[in-house]
Amino acid sequence: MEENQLFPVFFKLHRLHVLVVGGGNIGLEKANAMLENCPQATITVVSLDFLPALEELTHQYPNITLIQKSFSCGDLLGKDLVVAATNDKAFNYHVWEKAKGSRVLINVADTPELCDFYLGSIVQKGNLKIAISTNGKSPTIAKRLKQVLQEAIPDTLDEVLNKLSQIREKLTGDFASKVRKLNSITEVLVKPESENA
Ligand SMILES: C[C@@]1(CC(=O)O)C2=NC(=C\c3[nH]c(c(CCC(=O)O)c3CC(=O)O)Cc3[nH]c(c(CC(=O)O)c3CCC(=O)O)/C=C3\N/C(=C\2)[C@@H](CCC(=O)O)[C@]3(C)CC(=O)O)/[C@H]1CCC(=O)O
Ligand SMILES: NC(=O)c1ccc[n+]([C@@H]2O[C@H](COP(=O)([O-])OP(=O)(O)OC[C@H]3O[C@@H](n4cnc5c(N)ncnc54)[C@H](O)[C@@H]3O)[C@@H](O)[C@H]2O)c1
Repeated sequence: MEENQLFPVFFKLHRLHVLVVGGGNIGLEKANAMLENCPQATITVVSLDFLPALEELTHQYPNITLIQKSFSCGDLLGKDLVVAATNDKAFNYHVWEKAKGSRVLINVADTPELCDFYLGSIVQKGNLKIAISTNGKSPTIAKRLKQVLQEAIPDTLDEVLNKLSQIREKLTGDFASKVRKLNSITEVLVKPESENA
C-alpha cells in the first residue's frame, strides 16, 4: 500500500506572516481556512482584483490586508509562508521560483508537485484539532471524513482535556513518574470495552 509521507505540524499563524497571491475563489478559501483556525493570523493578499467576500474578511479579522497589484518579488520580504492561487499556472510557477529563491515555504494551489506543504481538512472540538490529508488524492474525501469525525467526537471531550490539563499541572515528581501517572489515568480510553467492566 502507498503511504502518505507528509509530516503534519501545527503552525501558530498569529506569529507568522502569510502571503496569499490571488484574491479569487481559492485565495478566499485558503485565507478563510487559516482565519477560521486562527482569527489573529497575519495574512497579506496581493491580487489584481478581489472577491467581495475577501474584502468582507478585512472587516471581520484584524490582521488581514489586501493589496491590489500584481505580485512582485518584494512581496516575499518578511513572509514565512506563501500560497500561490492565481488563475495563471505559469505565473504561479514564477511565484514558486521566487519563493524558493527566498527560502519561503510555498503552497501552489493548482500544482501539488510544487507544494512544500498542503492545507489539511480540519476537525475542531474546543482544544482538540485533527488535520486530515489524503496525500492529495481526494480533498473531497478529506472533507467528508472531517464531517464524520466532527459528529463522532463528543463535545464533552474538551472537558476531559481541561481536566487532564489541570491534573498535569498539579502532578509532582520527576518526568518519568508524571508520564506513568498520566498514562495510567487515561488507560481506560484504549482498553477493550470488556476489560473496563
Ligand atoms: C482539504 C482542503 C483544505 C483547504 O483547501 O483548506 C484541500 N482542498 C479542499 C477542498 C477541495 N479542493 C478541490 C475540491 C474539488 C473537488 C476535488 O477535486 O476533489 C475540493 C472540495 C470542495 O471544495 O468541496 C480541488 C483541488 N484541490 C487540489 C487540486 C489540485 C490537484 O489536485 O492537482 C484541486 C483540483 C483543482 C482543479 O481541478 O482545477 C489540491 C489540494 N487541495 C488540498 C486541500 C491539498 C490536498 C489535501 C489532501 O492531502 O487531502 C492540495 C494538494 C493542495 C492544497 O490546496 O493545499 C479542502 C477541504 C476543506 C474542508 O475540509 O472543507
Ligand atoms: N488547491 C485547491 O484546493 C484548488 C481548488 C480548485 C482550484 N484550484 C486552482 O487554483 C487556481 C485559482 O483558482 P480560482 O478559482 O481562485 O481563480 P480566480 O479566477 O477566482 O482567481 C484568480 C485570482 O488571481 C489573481 N491574479 C491573476 N494574476 C495575478 C498576478 N499576476 N498577481 C496577483 N494576482 C493575480 C486575479 O486577480 C484573481 O483574483 C486555479 O488554477 C485552479 O485550478 C485549486
